[in-house]
Amino acid sequence: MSSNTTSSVPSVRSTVHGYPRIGPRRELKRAEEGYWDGTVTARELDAVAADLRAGALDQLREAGVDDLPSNTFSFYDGVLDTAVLFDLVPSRFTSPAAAEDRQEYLRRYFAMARGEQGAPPLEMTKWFDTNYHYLVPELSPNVRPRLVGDKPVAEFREARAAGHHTRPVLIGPLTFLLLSKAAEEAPEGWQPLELLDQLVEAYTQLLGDLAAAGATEVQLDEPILATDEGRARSAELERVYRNLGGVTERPSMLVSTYFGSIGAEALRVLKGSPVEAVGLDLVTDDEGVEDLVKVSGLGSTRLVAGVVEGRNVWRTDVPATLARLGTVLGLTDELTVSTSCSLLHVPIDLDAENGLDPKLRGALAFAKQKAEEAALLGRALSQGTDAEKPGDGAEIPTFTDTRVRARLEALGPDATRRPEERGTSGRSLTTTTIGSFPQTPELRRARAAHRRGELPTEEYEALLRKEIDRVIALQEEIGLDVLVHGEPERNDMVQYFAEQLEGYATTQNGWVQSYGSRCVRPPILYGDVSRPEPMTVEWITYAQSRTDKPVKGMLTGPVTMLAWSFVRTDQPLADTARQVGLALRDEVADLERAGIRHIQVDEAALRELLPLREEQQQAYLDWAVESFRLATSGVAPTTTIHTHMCYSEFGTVVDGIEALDADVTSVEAARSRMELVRDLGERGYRRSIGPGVYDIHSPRVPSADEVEASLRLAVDHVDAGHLWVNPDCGLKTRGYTEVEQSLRNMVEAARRVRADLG
Ligand SMILES: CN1c2c(nc(N)[nH]c2=O)NC[C@@H]1CNc1ccc(C(=O)N[C@@H](CCC(=O)N[C@@H](CCC(=O)N[C@@H](CCC(=O)O)C(=O)O)C(=O)O)C(=O)O)cc1
Ligand SMILES: N[C@@H](CCS)C(=O)O
Ligand SMILES: [Zn+2]
Repeated sequence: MSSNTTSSVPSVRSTVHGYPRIGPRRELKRAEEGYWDGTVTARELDAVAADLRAGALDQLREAGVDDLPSNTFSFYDGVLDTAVLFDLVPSRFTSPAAAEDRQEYLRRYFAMARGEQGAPPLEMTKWFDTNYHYLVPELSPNVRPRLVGDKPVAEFREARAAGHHTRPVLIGPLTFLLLSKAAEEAPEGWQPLELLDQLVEAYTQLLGDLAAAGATEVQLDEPILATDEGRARSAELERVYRNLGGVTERPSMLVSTYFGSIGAEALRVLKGSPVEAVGLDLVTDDEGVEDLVKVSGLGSTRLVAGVVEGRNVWRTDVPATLARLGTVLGLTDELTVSTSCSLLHVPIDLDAENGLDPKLRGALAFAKQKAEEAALLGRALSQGTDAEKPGDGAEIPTFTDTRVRARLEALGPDATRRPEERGTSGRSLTTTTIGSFPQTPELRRARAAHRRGELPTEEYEALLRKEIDRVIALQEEIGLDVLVHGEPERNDMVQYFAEQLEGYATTQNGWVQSYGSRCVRPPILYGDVSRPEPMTVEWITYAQSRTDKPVKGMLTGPVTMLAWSFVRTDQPLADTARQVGLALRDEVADLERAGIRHIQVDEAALRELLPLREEQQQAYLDWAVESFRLATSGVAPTTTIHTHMCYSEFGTVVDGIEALDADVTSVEAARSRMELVRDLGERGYRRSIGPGVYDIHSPRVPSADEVEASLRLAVDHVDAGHLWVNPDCGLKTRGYTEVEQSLRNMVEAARRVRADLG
């Protein structure tokens, strides 16, 4: 971009929507887990948290970002923090705000996130279409939103004491309520949105407190506006921001939206409201700029342009983005350059990675580098200088494999079709598990030692075989029907495969928060994908050699391999999914050739990757289904294909589940009271279903009676010959003691119900 174009712009600022909170070395995880097991004190935990907040602000300042966000830290999750802040605490917990000391405050806070004796935790679900989980507030007419905490104010003050004047980030009232659910005690038909006016009242008080503390700008995140549900709420949107705008002493308001465009109607509402700035995601889809044109620009409302991709790891094409921003400049009087969403979804620092191929590395940017990009773009626009940076303008390299492309082209339509008639298990209420058994600290330690070269491969593998022996023996003793090897060799169900596939790179330290203290290292899918050699056959056949019962092979499906990775953007996702499907097809064939008769291809993320807007959903389901079928349709009719999906809310993907044409589908149902089973039963679903009969996300051991009750509910809807019995997800995060007892109760419950069937 020439300096002429930009010199007329008085001031362009830079910011980011949010920053990772886990710490460069997952300090938060270690401190929290230590706190939970009693080795770290509340004071020590608070000190770690304060250091992390300070470190994040220092990094942003060093990156050259003009406007720094605060209140982006959380001990567990920002939605939970908002519920606690406004005293929206279900009656089975005691409000943290009323705690007499810090220790007690933290105990109550973590009880809501993780549960405690007699009080199951808040439900956890995916944050829009990301792999981050938030806690779902439970609301009813019995709660009254009122400001009872001061976290945003305290973190603003803390930052100021360190010399940073920050912009506190809050979840907006509309998003908060539309993401909440009605508590069980709420009357039929009651909706959380009925609390809107009361909640806005509480927000007005918070805005006043922030202003009194010296805050001059506040960010209210309203990503719900990128969904169909949010887009239908213009009237409420108008009311919320008119009311908040009426507060006399308040900071200026930035309403920030992300994960897609919000449509011209919402934009018009925001433009006409007292809101001083609007944040738009100009990366996820192309409609944002069109919407701006439709509303004839934002005029005096500042545009916070999300042009640096916040949830993928590719570096920004600076010249192309400057050109794009040049167009946007005509549509607003004041501009801030930002990320498309919070940087929570990417690893912190590319400089902490040393094992990456330099060619790939040059194409990447993590959170710190993305902050630098936002700052650079802001400076380039406001100073009118050409942005000079090594590699700028250079193409992101492509990695093409002509063999993969030729193989895909040669496939005929039969490659995604299985014969209608299949073998059946021949048993009612067949019992199984989802795949993983507990990942013990010994296993993790051994894997870490092996990775560092301190434990020879032979010894590491001997340990894995010992673990498989233990898992097989335990399952036989408990009396399960279809066994698993327990996945002890896997660090993660996506990363493990990515490490073995061509076209994928993995990181040493690229951690991203998944929920609470749990993190994942999403691999980077940068090129054409293929499988140089078998990935799981050795472990599965070893497990099969230890038992006469069938052992299920265990793979991660194409959609999940994409959803939980950072994926190339130079071709449609559908094409990338087909390549992964083909690689998995080879693995499935090898497993079958090795005598494995049950093969599970997990599609845990099928629902998660569903586009937020209905108009894009069918196209997604088409390619998702096709890639799964490509992976699984090469087998004999006598081989049983399983799939597994976690998380409820399957309503929108039920057609997709059916179209996968798996012989057995296991799903989460324990927390959603078998609703999917009822739906599938009513539709005359022809294949088998394994509704999760207990919730593995909690350490609670279910009694045989309660599992039996769930199973009786299920047999009312589905023929028992088509019903499988399993927990609702893998057991890797649990301990052996609880797993053993839970599985015993599950098998006992199946035996009782089977006996009654005659
Ligand atoms: C099913 N889920 C998954 C999602 N996404 C994935 N990519 N994978 C998933 O399984 N999304 C939805 C859900 C989210 N659920 C979970 C559940 C559990 C975790 C989890 O436990 N994460 C672990 C890290 C897992 C891992 O990568 N382990 C590695 C490395 C272990 C490690 O930290 N080693 C230490 C040394 C260990 C020692 O000395 O004791 C080190 O390297 O410093 C492994 O096992 O090898 C976590 O710790 O948070 C995530 C999502
Ligand atoms: N097979 C995996 C699926 C988790 S979603 C497991 O059991 O952990
Ligand atoms: Zn699962």
